[in-house]
Amino acid sequence: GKVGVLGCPMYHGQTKPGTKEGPAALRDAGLLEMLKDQGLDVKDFGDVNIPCLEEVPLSDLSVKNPKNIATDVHKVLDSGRACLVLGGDHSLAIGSIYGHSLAELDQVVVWVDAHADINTPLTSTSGNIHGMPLSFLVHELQPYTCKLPGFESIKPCISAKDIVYIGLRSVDPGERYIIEKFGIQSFSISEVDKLGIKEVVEKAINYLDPEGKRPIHLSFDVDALDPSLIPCTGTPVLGGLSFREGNYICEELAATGRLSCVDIVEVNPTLGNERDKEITVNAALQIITRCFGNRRQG
Ligand SMILES: N[C@](CCCC[B-](O)(O)O)(CCN1CCC(O)CC1)C(=O)O
Ligand SMILES: [Mn+2]
Ligand SMILES: [Mn+2]
Ligand SMILES: [Mn+2]
Repeated sequence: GKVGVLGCPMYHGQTKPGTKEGPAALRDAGLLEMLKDQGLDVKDFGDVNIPCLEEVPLSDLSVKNPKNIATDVHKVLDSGRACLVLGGDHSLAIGSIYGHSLAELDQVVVWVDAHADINTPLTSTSGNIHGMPLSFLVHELQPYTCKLPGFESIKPCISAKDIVYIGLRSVDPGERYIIEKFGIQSFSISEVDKLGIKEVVEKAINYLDPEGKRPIHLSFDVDALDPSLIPCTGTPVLGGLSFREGNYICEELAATGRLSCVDIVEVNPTLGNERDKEITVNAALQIITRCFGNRRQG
């Protein structure tokens, strides 16, 4: 398979700037070599240009970031490669999912996360954009939200029925209301406990794409995994997916042959000591290799 790797050192979506070190930490740990060693044709597209806060007034901030990200993701996909986006905080998904829609109109989204990330600027209690990305993208939400200055270039491009959550365990009241109102399919950690990961993944894929022909966008927030596996992330929540569950999800999505774009977000190497960083980066690298065909069975 052919993979294009895009670094996206985004940190403006939340208050801990260390997520801008995420792409470098994953590359420095040998990500590209690992992917080549499993037989992939890998091309590194470098990092998206994320202007630092001081350079641009807040209002321009987002118009540059999601647009740059969307443009770059579109370019990778149009080159005939699957796109691997290395975060950076989860606000980058505004650009990656929009960019995916420019290359493929009928994508479905698997959102693996402890959080729903679907607050609108009006329902958010933190004001952090990494808690809002889906609200900029979902058609049905537009009458209920407001456009932030600079987000004009991002158009909603997915329907509520094209999203499935796996791993939820920290959902705000406004998000719960939105999920219920628009009937967004979600498998929280309770469902993972109840059904087991095999049935969750089966149901998720069959719900999104029963005919098995639509391109899949996996937006994988590493905080979906248990904090013991990912000590270096900004919003940890106890009782997360096991390492085996995380690997299983990615193996099964890869096995569809339709995994078109993968975001790996919220790695913040500056949170924790050297050992914590090693644990976090190694777990993230393993998850990434499963997205592109490397299976535990060999
Ligand atoms: N829902 C949160 C967390 C978003 C996490 C984003 B990520 O990309 O990492 O998934 C949390 C809101 N938070 C809930 C508990 C309150 O005590 C404080 C505010 C928010 O800030 O909107
Ligand atoms: Mn195109
Ligand atoms: Mn999260
Ligand atoms: Mn997230």
